[in-house]
Amino acid sequence: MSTEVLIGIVVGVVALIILIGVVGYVVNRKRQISITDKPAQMEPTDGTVREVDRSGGYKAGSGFNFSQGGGGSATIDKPKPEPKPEPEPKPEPKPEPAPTSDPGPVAPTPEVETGPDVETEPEVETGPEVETEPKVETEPKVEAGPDVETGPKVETEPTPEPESEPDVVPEPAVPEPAVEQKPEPEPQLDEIEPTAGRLSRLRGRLSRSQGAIGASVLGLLGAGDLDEDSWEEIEDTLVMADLGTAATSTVVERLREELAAGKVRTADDARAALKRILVEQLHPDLDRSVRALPHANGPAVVLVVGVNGVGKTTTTGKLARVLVADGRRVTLGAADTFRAAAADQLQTWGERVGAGIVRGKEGADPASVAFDAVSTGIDDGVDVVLIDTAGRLHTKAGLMDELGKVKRVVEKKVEVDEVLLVLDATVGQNGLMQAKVFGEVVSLTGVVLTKLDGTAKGGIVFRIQEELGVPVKLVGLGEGADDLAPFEPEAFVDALL
Ligand SMILES: Nc1nc2c(ncn2[C@@H]2O[C@H](COP(=O)(O)OP(=O)(O)OP(=O)(O)O)[C@@H](O)[C@H]2O)c(=O)[nH]1
Repeated sequence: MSTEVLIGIVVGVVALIILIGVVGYVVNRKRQISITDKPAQMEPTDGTVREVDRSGGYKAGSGFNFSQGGGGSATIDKPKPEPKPEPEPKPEPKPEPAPTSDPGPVAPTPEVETGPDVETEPEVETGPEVETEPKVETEPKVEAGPDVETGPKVETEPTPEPESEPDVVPEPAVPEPAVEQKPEPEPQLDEIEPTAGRLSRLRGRLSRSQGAIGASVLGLLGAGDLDEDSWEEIEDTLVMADLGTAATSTVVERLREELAAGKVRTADDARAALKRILVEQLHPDLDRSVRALPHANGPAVVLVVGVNGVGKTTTTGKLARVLVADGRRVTLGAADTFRAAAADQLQTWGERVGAGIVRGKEGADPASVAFDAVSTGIDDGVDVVLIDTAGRLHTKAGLMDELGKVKRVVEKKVEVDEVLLVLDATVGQNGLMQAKVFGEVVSLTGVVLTKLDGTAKGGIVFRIQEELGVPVKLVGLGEGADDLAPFEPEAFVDALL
């Protein structure tokens, strides 16, 4: 009995082992088949999905995610990611973590953020070749920043600091000390000159342009009957003053009409006609208000951009003064981290009027400094945050991309109300080239034309507006702290004539 039972048990166990082995083999095979089947099912779905399959590999993953981020224009892109859930089982095991663990989890973030990015990217396409690469790099950083609020690179900086453990407190170390210095300089606050009527008060600063445009043209017009040589001379004068050919032709044509109609008989008539025509050319109806008033839920943000040495920092400081004089609380963001002196310079401007400043370490990521400045401005409840950016060659795609990043990062936090391009009036045609390139990277809302006091080419104002369609909002008329004036077409033309 017991032997038979024992034999029966042994046989049963052996049979069971064989059965398990067979089942295991079959299951294992099925697994292998199912893996190959999934891609096979994905492929037929549509061409795009094929790429999803490849995303198991390095290229497809970044490619697929890229097209989603780049084409962020909403609904069309969102349906694409939905098929992802199917392949998910694959990525989970290993594929995704291996190449880039970020893309997986970060994927949803870019989708939301891509909205703004998409708009800027096409614009930035100016330097198609290399640009795509920097974008890939910047976007992940940007995305990580705002979420955790550590910002793009600020993250990395704060991290090492705590590691050094003991001493100084980590992150806010950079911005806060600067802001804390407010109390001391307060007693030395400057007295700011009245902001009203500045352009009229500073009209003398336009004397060089006045001589080149007003005096010359009026002299010719007042000479009586004008022959073709005289008209040509008027034309040359206006072109020399940088009005540009289009504005010059219009002005000369209109003057001819007025004279032919017998409307100009005296020197005063000539002056009045010229003034009227020039003012028309300056599009007096354009909105030239600087969007620097706070919103219900936060400060206004003004970004100041331009190439090296045009007067960005000076203009930012001058603008802060004007705002403070208008009763506004201002925070300055020293996002020019390439030149330490620029941050010092801006800090001095701030201290003179009691404006706080947020600055980063030299060489820090400008976008993170800008982001911190806006965050601080919000926390402090200020009315406006003015961000001074580093001068950059408009011909350097990488630097320009970085500027685009500054704007995008700030926009994670709050809307950028104004992007002011600072142009040096003395550089003429090159200024227009700069403006066009900057406009492609960060859509400009206004131009500040500096150093008009040092040039006879004030006619550049006409040309900038004509060719860019962006209004000149402010003009720099000297190195003095209050030598910034709002641009008013009538007062400007008055100063020229
Ligand atoms: N005459 C005159 N000089 C000006 C005006 N605005 C700025 N400047 C001078 O231009 C020089 C450069 O000014 P910054 O403000 O340092 O120029 P920036 O664009 O910030 O320069 P980077 O930081 O190197 O990019 C300074 O000497 C200013 O005093 C102006 O309207 N008229």
